[in-house]
Amino acid sequence: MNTKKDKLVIFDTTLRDGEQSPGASMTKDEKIRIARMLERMRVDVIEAGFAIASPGDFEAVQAVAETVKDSRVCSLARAVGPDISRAGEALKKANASRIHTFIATSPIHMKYKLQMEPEKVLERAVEAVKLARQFTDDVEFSLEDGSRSEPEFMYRIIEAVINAGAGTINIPDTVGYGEPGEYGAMFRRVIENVPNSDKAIFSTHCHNDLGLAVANSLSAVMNGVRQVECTINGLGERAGNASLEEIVMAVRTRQDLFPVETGIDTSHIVPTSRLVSSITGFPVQPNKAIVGANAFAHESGIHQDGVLKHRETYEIMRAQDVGWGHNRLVLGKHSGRAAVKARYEELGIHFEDTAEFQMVFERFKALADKKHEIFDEDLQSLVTGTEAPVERYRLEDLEVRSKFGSLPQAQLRLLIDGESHRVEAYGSGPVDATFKAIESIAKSQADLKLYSVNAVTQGTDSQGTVTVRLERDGRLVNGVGADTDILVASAQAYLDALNMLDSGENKRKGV
Ligand SMILES: CC(=O)SCCNC(=O)CCNC(=O)[C@H](O)C(C)(C)COP(=O)(O)OP(=O)(O)OC[C@H]1O[C@@H](n2cnc3c(N)ncnc32)[C@H](O)[C@@H]1OP(=O)(O)O
Ligand SMILES: CC(C)C(=O)C(=O)O
Repeated sequence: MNTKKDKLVIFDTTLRDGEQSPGASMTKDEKIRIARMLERMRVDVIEAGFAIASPGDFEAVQAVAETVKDSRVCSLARAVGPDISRAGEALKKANASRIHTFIATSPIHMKYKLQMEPEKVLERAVEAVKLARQFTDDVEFSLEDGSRSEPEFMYRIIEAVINAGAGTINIPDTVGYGEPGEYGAMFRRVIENVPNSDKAIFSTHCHNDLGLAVANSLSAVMNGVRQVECTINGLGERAGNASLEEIVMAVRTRQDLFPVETGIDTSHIVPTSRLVSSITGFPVQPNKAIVGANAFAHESGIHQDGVLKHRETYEIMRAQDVGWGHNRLVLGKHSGRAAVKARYEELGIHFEDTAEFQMVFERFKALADKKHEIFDEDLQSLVTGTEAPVERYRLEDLEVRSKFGSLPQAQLRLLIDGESHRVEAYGSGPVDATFKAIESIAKSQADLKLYSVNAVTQGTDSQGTVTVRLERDGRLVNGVGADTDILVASAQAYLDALNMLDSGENKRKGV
């Protein structure tokens, strides 16, 4: 059996189509940083921008072309002379360059947007490819809105641009309208009906308007396509593009299915995703495939038990292969004995017998009903005999005044051992003022070791989760608070930590 696979060219357009996401514009230096990571990842082609779009984008394409040595650098250009010349100019110093020129071929785009007859479009496409070939011998031609174009017209224009010197033919699903079976079949028919189709590599470029970008791209691959255009984290115009990490890992994981392989070093996927997210300010949703924080995290007992017995029961990839340190077993109310015991063993805590462990496990479940996630410190306190925290402190009311030029002031009403108290304090910031106000009455003598805020969902109305870590007499506790008001969440987290500290103390004193 012949197992030799075709090379699947990975064409990354994070810096061009990704940048077309509203709010994701990048500076030249940011583009260089991302391009370096893409090069390290061994992306074959980096589309660095649209050189004619602005002087800044021209400089960015130029700078990426001068920096990157191992990947081909590409600029987009409309099928017009000035765009192509500008792209050629920006790419002059590239080790390996490509000009990517395009024109729309669908009836709706030709009639309303371009306001051109199909014959004129065909003529412009051929002229554009010929001009681009004067700057580089690697020219890609895209039939914009290809998935909504008439097949017979596509066959004619593709044959003509290949004859004019285009080596890559991209048929994008520009508006994310395609369906996998239909889009894949379109490529099969194009390849069968264009007489010189063997002279070019066919390429896919899918948008995610119906959430089908990756499925459509992979269907195209199954039907003869050998280049996929994609972006890190699926960034891109509107709902985004097909995501690089999903395409690459699908092809790699389903080697039994796909007749292709990529040259990508997948261990750079997560660091690159993080970089793109931090530069664009677009967070990665926790449940995003491959790069989401939960992609290799298991919370439920049955899964955790399976993974502990044999990782492949619930994992089709290794976290390390995509750049995560390792997978994670998150302890919470859905966890079972296997995962809890395994974590205790990792912490060096062993149990005399099943009965002792069972007692701790019951405490664990009681605590897990009150907290989202159980940390190592919680596990430790459960074995030292600490019961689930007694709620000594409870937030009744919080008002924070913050005015430009003056110190923020926090006023709180706290229920302490069933009695209501009003407290207030100033602080260097609203959170500091809140914590100082609590401490003005709690006088815990605990040190604040960690304060962290995480948005659970996106947007300014998102639910925030705050973690507060306090230390007293060598004992660490993590308090957690969640609220759409980040100050309320902070106060709750602080009080949660105090409750845990005091529960432990009371237990030790035998209260
Ligand atoms: C599907 C895609 O992602 S395509 C890429 C989309 N990306 C971008 O548009 C980002 C960069 N774009 C820009 O900076 C600007 O749109 C520019 C510099 C390209 C053009 O700016 P302007 O000259 O002001 O034109 P404007 O954007 O208003 O309109 C686009 C023009 O290009 C024409 N056009 C659009 N695509 C093409 C094409 N592939 N080939 C030739 N002409 C085209 C349109 O018909 C329109 O022409 P008109 O002005 O004669 O009506
Ligand atoms: C220019 C082309 C490739 C494009 O971005 C699209 O059609 O979405």
